[in-house]
Amino acid sequence: MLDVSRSAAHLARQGNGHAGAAPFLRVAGIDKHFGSFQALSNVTLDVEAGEFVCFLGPSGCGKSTLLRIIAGLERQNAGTIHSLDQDISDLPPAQRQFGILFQSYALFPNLNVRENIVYGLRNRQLPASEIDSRLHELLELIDLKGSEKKYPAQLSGGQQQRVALARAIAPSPRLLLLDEPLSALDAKVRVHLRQQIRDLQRRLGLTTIMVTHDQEEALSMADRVVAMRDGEVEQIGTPTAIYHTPRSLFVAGFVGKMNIFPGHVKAGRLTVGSLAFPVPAPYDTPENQGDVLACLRPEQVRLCAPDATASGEILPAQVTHLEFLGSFWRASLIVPALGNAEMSADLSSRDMADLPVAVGDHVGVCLPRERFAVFPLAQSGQIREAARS
Ligand SMILES: Nc1ncnc2c1ncn2[C@@H]1O[C@H](COP(=O)(O)OP(=O)(O)OP(=O)(O)O)[C@@H](O)[C@H]1O
Repeated sequence: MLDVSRSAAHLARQGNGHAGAAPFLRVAGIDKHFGSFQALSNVTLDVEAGEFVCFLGPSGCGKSTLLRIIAGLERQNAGTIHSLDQDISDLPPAQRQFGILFQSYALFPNLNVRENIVYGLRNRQLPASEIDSRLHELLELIDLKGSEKKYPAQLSGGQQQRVALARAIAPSPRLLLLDEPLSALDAKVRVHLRQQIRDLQRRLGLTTIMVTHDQEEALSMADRVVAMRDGEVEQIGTPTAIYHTPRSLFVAGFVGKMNIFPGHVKAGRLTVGSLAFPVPAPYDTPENQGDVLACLRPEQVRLCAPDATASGEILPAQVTHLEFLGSFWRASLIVPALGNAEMSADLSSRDMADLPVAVGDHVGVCLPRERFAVFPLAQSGQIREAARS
């Protein structure tokens, strides 16, 4: 087995085994400016051993700068970086022993697959037999056995990126840093490689940080997502927490579509149109008082026959537009009880088979109260910001 696996398992025990033990990586209070431009402000986060963490955010929010600071390729203006108990804030990149993979494959075109992969081992003075066994193990891991004599030009983009990945992990890095490694690839290859990288990372237990601006990539790959905006950390959480309980309207809009209604909170109750119910957790905070924005994802909206509206829980609505999006349908609805606000409902093929709807149909809509996210009215500009990203 590769050293990387042994060391990661060892680190995982160190990182998770003792209560109160230092995390594998602790980034604390990082500031970075380029001239008068503040690229990062007080960025603080922990990464545990064996974790896959994604930095997610729009172009220019500082993801790559933060990754480069962690790698030691860029110097922070303030703040510290610790790995376990060691302060690595001022260590040069080579001494951090981190593997880095960038968007462009950056393979040496004049070296074959074998030479590219073992390039990172050149200073290790390893016996040829050990280099060979490591090479074959890596080729198996990236599913490119038998390709060692090929040159980069003879490989597809996805294969080249897998070779670059093998080259990055060949020297058994303590931490793998991936900067948009999939963005140069076409959509199908990207999805396939996404899974391969994740499988490989899990198998090796290799602590990994990946930068991406693609929310689907981050949500599908990460153990935890660090959502960033304008050089600051907006939220850190599991993909499900980021998606279902976003902490700001920016995060809510960046990771998926939201229906947004004007609402009002008084004495712990949220009023949206003719609906009134207790503010759902975790949004029952002191900031959510008075005028607010009440948000619900389109896939949370349920449609039913119009005669069900008599129950009071279900609101009458009319379908104004219907769009087929392959794996689901998106219906636009007008709901008089919500002040004739237009809203979207995403319907699976099964939903459509159970209750076929057409433009102009009168239907009932059910809005699950516990699924509403609530934000202060002052955040209303963030939805445009997230949509522009
Ligand atoms: N060397 C530099 N000199 C001046 N400004 C820089 C430098 N590097 C980055 N910046 C600026 O800092 C901000 C953050 O850049 P960074 O590359 O970290 O963003 P990002 O979130 O990774 O975006 P992208 O996804 O487009 O790469 C940007 O506004 C960028 O123009």
